Amino acid sequence: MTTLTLLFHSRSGNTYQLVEKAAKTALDAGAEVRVRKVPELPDPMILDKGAYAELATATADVPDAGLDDLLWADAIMVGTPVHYGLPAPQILNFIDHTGPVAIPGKLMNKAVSAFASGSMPHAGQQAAILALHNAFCHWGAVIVPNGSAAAVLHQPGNGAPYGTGTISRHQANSVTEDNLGAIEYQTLRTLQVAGALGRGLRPEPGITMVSDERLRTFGLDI
Ligand SMILES: Cc1cc2nc3c(=O)[nH]c(=O)nc-3n(C[C@H](O)[C@H](O)[C@H](O)COP(=O)(O)O)c2cc1C
Repeated sequence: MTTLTLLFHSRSGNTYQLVEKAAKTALDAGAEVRVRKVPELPDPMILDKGAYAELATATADVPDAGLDDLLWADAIMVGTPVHYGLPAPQILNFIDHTGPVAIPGKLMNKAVSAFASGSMPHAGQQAAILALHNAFCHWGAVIVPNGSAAAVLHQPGNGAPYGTGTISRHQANSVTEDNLGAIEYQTLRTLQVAGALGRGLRPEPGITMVSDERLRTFGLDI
């Protein structure tokens, strides 16, 4: 069974709506799923205090993310609001603390994918996703983008090949059906690649495989 960790930060619910759809999609597909929020930072900049409080109540039972949630997963999907064209600082703070698992190579070959919610069109969703891809390169993980082939990506609210992005126009919980279709596709594709990596990394006749022993000669603890 493929394991998926959904890691997110959200303050007015849009990113969390994508997470909920991804979780349902993955469970329906037979995956095992952990939904995890990254820890909050002191003195967060909150625009919509009502929505923030509502989401805090709705996600009170969602555990905080830990490094074990990354180790456990075959696939990791990261969702973030856009902050000045970047991922939210809560997400970046969590990534900053992944050194103990990233540096020894324990996140290598995991299938990883990113999605984002911003308030306006062309205002940084793709930049935030690509910024997360930078970190995924440091993890040695395998980035799964959406590409542009699926019909759902050609719906009016979609289109980015990098990952699902929503336009909230500062409205809480305002994710469209188009965007829910895109995250559904993104989740299935991430699980597909994670499954292929799990199968493909096992030695099979006729396929040239690089053994863990050979990679350990580079000082990796895998
Ligand atoms: C500090 C801060 C900076 C933001 N910067 C951007 C931005 O650069 N581009 C954008 O489209 N939205 C920006 N926003 C708006 C949020 O990204 C947007 O409301 C998003 O839908 C929130 O997602 P959430 O509902 O999951 O919290 C910013 C919000 C805050 C609080």
